[in-house]
Amino acid sequence: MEKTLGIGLAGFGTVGTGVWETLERNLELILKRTGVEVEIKRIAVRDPKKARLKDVPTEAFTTDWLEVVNDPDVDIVVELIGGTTTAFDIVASALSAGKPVVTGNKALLAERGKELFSLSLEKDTPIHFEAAVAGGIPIIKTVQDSFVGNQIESMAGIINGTSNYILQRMTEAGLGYEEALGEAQQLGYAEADPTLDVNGWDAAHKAILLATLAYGFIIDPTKVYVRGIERVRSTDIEFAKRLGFVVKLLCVVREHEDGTIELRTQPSFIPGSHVLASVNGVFNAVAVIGDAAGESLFYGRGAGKDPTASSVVADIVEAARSVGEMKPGSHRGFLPYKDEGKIMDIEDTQTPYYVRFDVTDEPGVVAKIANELAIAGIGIAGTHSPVNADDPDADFVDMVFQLHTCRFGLLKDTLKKIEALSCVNARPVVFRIENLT
Ligand SMILES: NC(=O)C1=CN([C@@H]2O[C@H](COP(=O)(O)OP(=O)(O)OC[C@H]3O[C@@H](n4cnc5c(N)ncnc54)[C@H](OP(=O)(O)O)[C@@H]3O)[C@@H](O)[C@H]2O)C=CC1
Ligand SMILES: N[C@@H](CC=O)C(=O)O
Ligand code: NA
Repeated sequence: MEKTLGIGLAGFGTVGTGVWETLERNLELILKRTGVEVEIKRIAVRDPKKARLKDVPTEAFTTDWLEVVNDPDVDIVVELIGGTTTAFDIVASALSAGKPVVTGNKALLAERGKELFSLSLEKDTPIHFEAAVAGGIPIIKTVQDSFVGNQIESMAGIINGTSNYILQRMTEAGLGYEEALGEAQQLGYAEADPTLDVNGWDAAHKAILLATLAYGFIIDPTKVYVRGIERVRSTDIEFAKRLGFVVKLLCVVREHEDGTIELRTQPSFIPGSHVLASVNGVFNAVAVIGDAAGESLFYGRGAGKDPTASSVVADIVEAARSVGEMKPGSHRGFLPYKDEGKIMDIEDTQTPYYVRFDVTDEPGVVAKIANELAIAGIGIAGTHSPVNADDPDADFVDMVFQLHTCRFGLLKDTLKKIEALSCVNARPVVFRIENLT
């Protein structure tokens, strides 16, 4: 590499700081391994008064991201501010200026990827986004490059570190939900808006990107089924354990024979014996089944400063390798290759289920619920009254039904009827029971 390439960072929070530190530590090693030499030239932040790393020269900072993108010394723009508005402008401006982009922003690419990938194609300038899915696990490179000779049959993943961390702390340390979330924020795992972590959307954004990589078309997020961990209670976690399962926020991506793609994110019961069951805390894992490779599992830290920086730095090196060498149509970033594809209607998906009902403690409740299920033709694998069943003073109890495989649409319609029963006090809580291979 003839010249040192200039890096412009937009964002110097958890991940941006990690990128600075990782480059400082390993720059020599990267140079020896790849011949690539980079230097961070400008950094955009929001609050100029915040205390920063001492060794970063103050003149590198600006509050105007345009100064970063337009700086003639900046060859590669790294977007690490998050969100889908200013981040969009930064990425679009960089691409328009012919500067390769590195980003960890899954929300941006899942929500506005159509515009950005089309600009990437038009400007023949790549967007690299390894950090956007599963933090430090090189899953983007795997699906995009290493599995290029495979038809991807399915991917099942635990890909939100924050919710996985919360579930574990609730299970093992008996922490309340808010306390566990506070810890995840403290550790730098959570999004600036942690709602996205707990309502399933952060994981869903990542699953959308994985599906786009695997099947080649841009996915409309409104077509994707997403549920988070907000309604998971320790009752469910304990109950899953009794039945030989663990509760995880699971993303499932699967191609069906008719070419439709099943794509969903929800809290699920997965068999305790499956390898994904032991993925705990901030760790993520993605099980990929390719027609040639068979099943492979990718495991590692899904969030946090250093693991995420690891992926950003790898992308910076990848981007640096292409600067100055690009010919039209030759960039090595991802581009969608199909105009359209079909996401399977969630109502047509089928699994067994665990459903928890909050019911009034009165005779005949089980029979009334069972009757509605029987009318719908939904088989019952078991019924249980897991908590406060022994409390003689309790007016309300949790009643759990394990159900055999049926269409989700049928279950939904039937649950609406059950919810209307006077003995049922709240919207039933549904977990998929995943038959993972
Ligand atoms: N944290 C993690 O584990 C992971 C995060 N990511 C993604 O990486 C991105 C960054 O996350 P993270 O580092 O945690 O976020 P932080 O909230 O820690 O940092 C955000 C940074 O962006 C700066 N910023 C925000 N808005 C602007 C603006 N309008 N102009 C200039 N600077 C701005 C902030 O400035 P200031 O410092 O002044 O507040 C801060 O430095 C997000 O897209 C996130 O989804 C991906 C994988 C893992
Ligand atoms: N908030 C995210 C960060 C990484 O993408 C998570 O918790 O997984
Ligand atoms: Na990754």
